[in-house]
Formats: sequence, C-alpha cells, structure tokens
Amino acid sequence: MGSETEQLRQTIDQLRREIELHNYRYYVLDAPTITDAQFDRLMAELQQLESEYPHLITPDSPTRRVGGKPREGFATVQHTVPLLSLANAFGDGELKDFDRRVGSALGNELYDYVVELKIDGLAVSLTYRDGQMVRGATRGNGVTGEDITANLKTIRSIPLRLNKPVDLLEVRGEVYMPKESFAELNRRREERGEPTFANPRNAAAGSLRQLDPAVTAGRNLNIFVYGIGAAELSGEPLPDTHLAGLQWLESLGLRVNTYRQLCRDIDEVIGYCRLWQDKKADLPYQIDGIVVKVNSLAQQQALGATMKSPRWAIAFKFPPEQAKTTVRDIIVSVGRTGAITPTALLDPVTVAGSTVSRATLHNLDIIREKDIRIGDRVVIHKAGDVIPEVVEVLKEHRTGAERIFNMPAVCPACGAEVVRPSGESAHRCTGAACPARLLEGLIHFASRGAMNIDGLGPAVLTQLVEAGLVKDVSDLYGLTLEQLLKLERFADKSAENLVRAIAASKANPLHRLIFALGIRHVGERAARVLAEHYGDLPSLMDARLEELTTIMEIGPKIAESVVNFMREPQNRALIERLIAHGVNVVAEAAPTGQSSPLAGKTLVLTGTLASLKREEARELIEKAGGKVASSVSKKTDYVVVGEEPGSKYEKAVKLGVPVIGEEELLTMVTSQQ
Ligand SMILES: NC(=O)c1ccc[n+]([C@@H]2O[C@H](COP(=O)([O-])OP(=O)(O)OC[C@H]3O[C@@H](n4cnc5c(N)ncnc54)[C@H](O)[C@@H]3O)[C@@H](O)[C@H]2O)c1
Ligand SMILES: [Zn+2]
Repeated sequence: MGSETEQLRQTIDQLRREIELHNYRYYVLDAPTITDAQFDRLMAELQQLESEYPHLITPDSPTRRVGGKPREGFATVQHTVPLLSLANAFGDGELKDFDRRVGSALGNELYDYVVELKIDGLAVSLTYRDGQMVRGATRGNGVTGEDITANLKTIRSIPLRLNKPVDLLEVRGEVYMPKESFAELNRRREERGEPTFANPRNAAAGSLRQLDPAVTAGRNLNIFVYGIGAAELSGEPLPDTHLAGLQWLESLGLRVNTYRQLCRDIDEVIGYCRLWQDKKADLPYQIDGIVVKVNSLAQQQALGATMKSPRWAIAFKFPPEQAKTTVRDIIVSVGRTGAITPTALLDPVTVAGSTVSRATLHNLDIIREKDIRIGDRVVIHKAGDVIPEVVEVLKEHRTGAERIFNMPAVCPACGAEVVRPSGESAHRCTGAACPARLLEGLIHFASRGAMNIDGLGPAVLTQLVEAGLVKDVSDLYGLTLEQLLKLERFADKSAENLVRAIAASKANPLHRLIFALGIRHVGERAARVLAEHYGDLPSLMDARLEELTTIMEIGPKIAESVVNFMREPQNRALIERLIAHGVNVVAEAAPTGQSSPLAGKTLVLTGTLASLKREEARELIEKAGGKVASSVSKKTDYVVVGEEPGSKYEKAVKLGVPVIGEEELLTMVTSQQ
C-alpha cells in the first residue's frame, strides 16, 4: 500500500516536471515542442490523477498556477489585480458542468452569459492614468509580469490617450498576430534558416517580448481588449455588466472584438460554440475557442476565483483539427536566399476546411526529431490554421518499407554543392548563379553599397531576367544597346545610360565587387578587410581557412562562408567570366609615397556634405592614402565639415584642428592625379 502511493507520487511528480518543462518552452522561450492538444492531454491526465488522489495535490502544481515566468532583461511589474488564466471545457458536457456549478453557487438567482471569441494571442495589461497610457505589461505568472510598455506602444491600435479622461483604468486584452502575417513571418524565417514559430500565439509573444521595440514594430501585431482590471472614475457610475463594460471600453477608443453575444442559457452558448467551430477558418486571426462569462459583475464577484482562474468564466476549446494521411515523398525547394527546405507530399486529405496535399517539414533536424520517413502514416494539422505540418508519425503503422530521407548533396535548381553552415539548422545552396536566388543576387549586386549601378533597380532586373537576357551577374556586362531597346520602357537615352553605368562599374574598387558577390556573412566591412588583405580576387579565391581565421575582424562564420563559396566551381567560373568582361579585381596599392597628398593623415567627417555621401568621402580619402577616424583628437589632421555638423566641429575648434569643407577636400584628393 505504502509503496503504491510512493509510485503514484513519483508518476505525478514526473508528469508535473514534464508539464513544467513544456510551460517553460512555451511561455519563456516562445518555442513549444509539442502541440497545444498534446499539452492539454498531459494537463488533463494530471488533473485526473489529482482529483482521484486529492491528498497528493501541492500548491505549486501546474494545475494551480498560471504558466508564465518573466524573461530576463525586462523590468518586472506587480499586477494590482491578478491576471488569471481560464478553466477549459472540452465538449458540451463540460460546458453543462460549468453551468451547473454557476447555477448552484448563485442559488436561485437568474443569470445570463456573454460569449466572445477566444483570441489565440497573449494576455497583456494596459494602464491609463488621467486617460494617458502609462504602462503595458505581460500577464507573466498572473501576479508578476514583464514591463513591455515601449513594445506595446508600437501597436497602432493601442491608443496612447483615451477618448475621455478616466482617473485610472487598467484593461486586459489579447495581443495577436494575424494569420497572414504569421505565415509570411515564418516563410521569411525559413528562408533565412531561422527557427519558425509554432503558432501565431508564440509568434506574437516572441515579437512582443523583444528587447528592441523596433523588432516588435515590424511584426504587424494587433490587439483586442476584452476586460477591465481596475477603474476609478469620478462622477459617472461604472458599468455593472460585462457587456456594458465592453461597450464602454469601445467608447473610450479601445479596440474590442465585435463578435460577442448575450446568451440566456447554456444551450444558446453551445449553439454559439458550434457556429464558430465552422466559421473560424474564415477569420483573419486564429481563435482557439469561445470564452463564456457570467454577464453581471455583481454575480462575478459573488462567484470569485481560484488561484488559477475565475469561477465565473470558462473557455470552450475547439477540438484540434487533425487528419491522418500518408507521406508519399519528400521533396526540397530552394528559397530566395538559397535555403533548402524539405516538403512532404501527402495523400490529399481535408483539414480545417481545405484539402491539404503538402506539409512543410522545415529542416532536416525536425525530420530526424519526429523521425518522419517516406511512406509513413502521419497526423497532420494546420499551425495557426494556415500552415500544414506533421504533428506525429503513427509508428505502429510501419511496414518496414518506409525510406529515410536525406538532403540532396547538390542543389536541385543549379547543381551547386549544398552545405549546412555550422550553427544553422538550414541547408543552403552555395551557387552564386543559382536561378532560385538569381533575382535577389542581381538586386544586391547592383545596389548602392555594392556595385552601385544607376538605373539598375529591381524592376529593370526583373525585366532582364524575364526576357532571358541575364542568367547570372556576369551577363550584365554583356548587355548591348540593341538588346535593351527591344525591351518595353527603354528609350534610346535610358538604354544608353544603363549601358554606360554598367560599364563604369567595372572600374569599381575591389571591395565593392567582393561585397557584391553576395557571399553569406560578408558585409561591406568584411569585404574591405578581405580586399586589403588579399590584394586581388584570384588570391581570395584560393584563400585557406587557416589564413582567413587569422585576419583581424574576420570571424569563423565569415571564413567558413568564404571558403564554401570559393570552393564551388560555378562560383569560380562566374568570377572568371567577370574577369573576362574586364571587371576590376585588383585592389589599388595603398598609396603611401609623397605623391599621395593625404598619406599618413587622419581626417574626421562631420555633418552632411553637399555632393559626397559619407562612404564616398571615405573612399576618396582612403584612395589618397588618408585614414578616416570617428572622433576628433589632437592627432587629427583635418576635420571635414558639412551641413549641420555635430559636436566634432566644436571639438576641432577647441583643439585647434584645421577645419575644411567639401571643396577643399576634393582639391586635396585630386591634386595627386
Ligand atoms: N504546446 C505547449 O507546450 C504548451 C505549453 C503550455 C501551454 N500551452 C497552451 O496554452 C494554453 C494555456 O494557456 P493559458 O493559461 O494562457 O490559458 P488559455 O490561453 O487557455 O486561456 C486564458 C487566456 O485566454 C486569453 N483570452 C483570449 N480571448 C479572451 C477573451 N475574449 N476573454 C478572456 N480571455 C481571453 C487571455 O489571454 C487569457 O489569459 C493552452 O491552450 C495550452 O495548450 C501549450
Ligand atoms: Zn542552387
């Protein structure tokens, strides 16, 4: 008997620890490894055990506590009124149980419910003082949350000032990411070989809990406000029902979801849940259920709350929409940045209202982790109602005929070698001339920081690719006037200008070309360092990893990437073609002699110059043998001053450093030629 209890205790303990781990991955890392349905099954199992053996309940059990923990880096916020979670109802029976509990607690009082959509995002609290937004926080563990005021202010639908001044107002709402933005964000992350988000809720949480609000601002988040935490209002009485409260919030300028309804009894509630089970696929955002709340605030008060959730509300959870099918094949596709993504081809099956015949497998790690093989029976679902994914393999159906998938050794689009850069989960094509990457590569090649070819923007490049005139960047140098004139939009003048601009770019300094090649991780700065160190492109082509890693400023990631790039025969052939076209591949010898007027001189730039860009001025100075420093000291030889100069100008005057303008700079650097 004693050992039986001991065993039970261990089972429960184990289960709790497993749940805690998933809570951590979900709430702190925003990166769950199981689906919500799988998680809910674990919780249900624990709840079942705890209700059978109530003496084994501990106050810190996940069934008693709200899940999240604050992430390091944010200030913490104490919620004056706790933000709770909601109890769940799976199925009509559990809704009726809830209704019975409410009914018996309220004695013979009449009551009604308000039903709302359960938005799948994360709970936040917004505080307004005298109508001004003063604070925004995450729910956290319900008592302590994270201060994310700056991030929340980037969401445009959150008013910074209410329509009417209220002494004090604390509201709760759900921040979410629309389905379309979620799919787009994951598509971009996949292309860059970054981990994707499991669902819109984790994507919203991950975006909102960024230490840099600029990242949040770029993520297209939105909010629905659904409740009042605290309110102080002199004069007017406060609303006394939940429904009136929502209307009041709306009148203050807060964004409240318009789908809500008053229900007189639980059957009406059940009808509403049914209705949305079918209609939810049409919404632009994900919902995972319907929230049912007792309408009267006085009755809510009377019902109270447990440590984890109010007794006056419940979340009806939609059953997970999953389907079983067979993986017929696994194919790969090449993204615009060269990432190679595997996709499962499935026997067509209906999930969440549409036919699914393929599912993204993200990367090889995920295929291995889930052990997905060609021929497997699998369970699939749609992440965020939009992205079909394999949830799990039904291994009991294996016959032994299933085949293990391997990444191709060469790119299916161009035949170049496929590598998996260290520290990345994605495999990548190394071919600079890969057709899948062509347009992006061309746009980069011609861009300002790279070869800086005027008139060769994305639109013209698209036209050139579509006409079949350009198959890699070297083809640009073979373009003729006649070819251009045959294209729409090109007149004599514009075609001439373009041919001239392309030809002029052949004389660019070497570092521009190195940067333009689009070697992963090689930015403008690294390109300069490489040009200076190797002196010409052929030497860089034969650079060895050991040598590269000894160069200051060249980290192991860059070094590895350069070697991978230069090892690929197609890339070498491309460089040969550029050389054949007469593109400069030699760094100018660093001018040191007396003939260089700026030899050994240090200059500092400040303010906006009339005709030169910062980078151009720097290039000119360096060509003339000078150095550009970022701050003024006694050792500075000249300070070049443009419009609206900064404090560097004052410092120069104070230290007696000679101050020159753009024109003087130009005379100085050209006097040598
Ligand atoms: N996959 C995993 O590893 C994992 C781990 C932990 C939790 N989870 C999932 O997280 C969920 C549990 O999280 P939870 O504790 O935040 O509870 P919950 O999301 O199930 O419900 C409570 C929340 O609903 C939100 N909500 C949305 N619309 C609302 C409305 N109109 N009115 C009131 N509230 C509304 C609020 O943010 C509230 O905090 C479960 O679905 C569970 O499956 C998954
Ligand atoms: Zn390729």
